[in-house]
Amino acid sequence: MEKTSTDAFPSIIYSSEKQETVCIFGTGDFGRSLAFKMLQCNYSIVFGSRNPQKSSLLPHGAEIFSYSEAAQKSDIIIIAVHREHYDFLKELTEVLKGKILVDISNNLKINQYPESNAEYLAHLVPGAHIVKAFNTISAWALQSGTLDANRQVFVCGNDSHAKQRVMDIVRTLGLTPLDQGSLMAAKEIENYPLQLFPMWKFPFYLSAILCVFFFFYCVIRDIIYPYVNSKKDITFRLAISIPNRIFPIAALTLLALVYLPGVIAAILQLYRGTKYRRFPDWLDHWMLCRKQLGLVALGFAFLHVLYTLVIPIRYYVRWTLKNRTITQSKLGYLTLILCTAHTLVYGGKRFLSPASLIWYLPSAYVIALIIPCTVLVIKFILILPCIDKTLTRIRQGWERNSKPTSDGQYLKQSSIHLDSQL
Ligand SMILES: Cc1cc2nc3c(=O)[nH]c(=O)nc-3n(C[C@H](O)[C@H](O)[C@H](O)COP(=O)(O)OP(=O)(O)OC[C@H]3O[C@@H](n4cnc5c(N)ncnc54)[C@H](O)[C@@H]3O)c2cc1C
Ligand SMILES: NC(=O)C1=CN([C@@H]2O[C@H](COP(=O)(O)OP(=O)(O)OC[C@H]3O[C@@H](n4cnc5c(N)ncnc54)[C@H](OP(=O)(O)O)[C@@H]3O)[C@@H](O)[C@H]2O)C=CC1
Ligand code: HEM
Ligand SMILES: [Fe+3]
Repeated sequence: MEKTSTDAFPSIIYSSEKQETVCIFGTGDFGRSLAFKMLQCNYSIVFGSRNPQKSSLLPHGAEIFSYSEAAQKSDIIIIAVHREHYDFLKELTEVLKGKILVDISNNLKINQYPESNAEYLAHLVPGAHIVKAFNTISAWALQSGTLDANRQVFVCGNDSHAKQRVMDIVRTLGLTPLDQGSLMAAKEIENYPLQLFPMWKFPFYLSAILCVFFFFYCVIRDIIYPYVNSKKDITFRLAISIPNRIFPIAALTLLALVYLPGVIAAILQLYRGTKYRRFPDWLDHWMLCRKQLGLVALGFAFLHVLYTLVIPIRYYVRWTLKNRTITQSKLGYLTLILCTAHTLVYGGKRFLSPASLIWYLPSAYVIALIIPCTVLVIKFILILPCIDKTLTRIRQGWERNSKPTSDGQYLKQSSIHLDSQL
């Protein structure tokens, strides 16, 4: 049992091999954290520093030299210095010629400088190969080993050999490199860490809109209609019954919206036949805020469960027990399927029957099912072996146009078909 478990973690095997020597400029938080992590993976680390004698708290096993001495000891140099202090690199142009410089820097504001930090570095040290990487990883996460939630490292650069070497390091550290193309992508990559708040903005406004819409929808169906029709005053429903209708609907819709961009991404990749073309901005942005959408969905689901258990249990008690185990397990397609199924079962026979239409309005949950069912149907099509195979190849870097095959031709047609279905 123990023996097979190592096979599941190739990074453990990698790390038992002796790796190359890598130079890190700067002995600040990030430089030290990265060195710590790289030493664990058996790299040899040499630091370059302004004060090689004074530097303290260095991870055990790392050597330290002046900047120019350190640079001579490795052909990969990670620049863990703030952009504002890059000037000294100009004097090292001779030593740095032909070397790979990894720019990991971030700024404090979006579009703080006209050109990205990496392009600025390329301008300062024209003879070196610049690669942008690691900037979305925090020093804290590197050192504490809490990277599980965020294993992706965006990498870009003009020299493909240099980029490949950096991506190898990323992989050896147990992280996932995402090739974002040429150095022109650096600006966008540098903006990612600063978009933390904007990433919450979209889920926040979206849930507000959903809540308001379904609130009025339910008020019309459940309160105004009975009042107009039979003069029944059931405004008390505003307190629990209506919120407990809005919360699960918002949860289900948001949950579906977590998976919708992945499905759109897959269709786009199939259609284009490559993963090396940039997604439109809206999709990119949506991909990035999936985690936030998921958390908001979880919040609403939690409120729904809370409300359901707080009001007298006059509904299907069996559901309580059955679903509780589900919400605790992984928030994935399984949850989406189960929540959709739960809503379908709840709808039961009344689903779309003319009797449930009020002023031509179907029950709110029927509307809430549109997006989840669409996502599930497309997802189901995408995991059909013939389509999944091509998608997997595309995601592994295969390009349809560079190697046209009869298989590719077939897919071109079927993906156009899929696109029009959406
Ligand atoms: C912020 C951001 C920007 C992106 N920009 C672009 C872009 O500009 N252009 C572009 O083409 N792509 C882009 N991608 C897409 C990226 O290359 C992946 O293809 C995509 O993220 C995978 O979709 P997902 O995140 O929904 O995957 P998941 O939900 O992880 O996977 C969806 C399904 O695909 C399968 N799968 C995913 N990856 C692989 C793989 N490598 N091999 C085999 N099966 C796999 C999974 O098993 C799963 O069944 C971007 C991704 C992100 C997060
Ligand atoms: N901290 C983090 O979580 C993250 C940081 N980054 C990026 O990493 C880089 C380094 O950040 P961080 O380690 O936090 O910063 P620190 O301020 O902790 O360290 C910066 C280091 O740069 C070196 N340096 C070289 N020239 C100068 C100078 N003129 N003035 C001051 N310092 C100089 C110093 O090392 P020495 O004294 O040895 O010369 C110093 O320790 C930045 O570009 C940052 O954007 C990116 C992602 C996350
Ligand atoms: C412990 C977990 C859960 C329990 C006990 C539960 C129970 C219930 C009950 C009793 C109803 C009927 C409500 C009514 O008659 O007004 C209901 C409706 C619904 N539930 Fe859940 N549920 C759970 C989890 C979830 C989750 C995780 C989701 C989706 C994210 C979800 C989505 C829905 C939807 C969309 C409806 C229909 C709302 C309506 O139109 O009234 N439920 N649930
Ligand atoms: Fe967003």
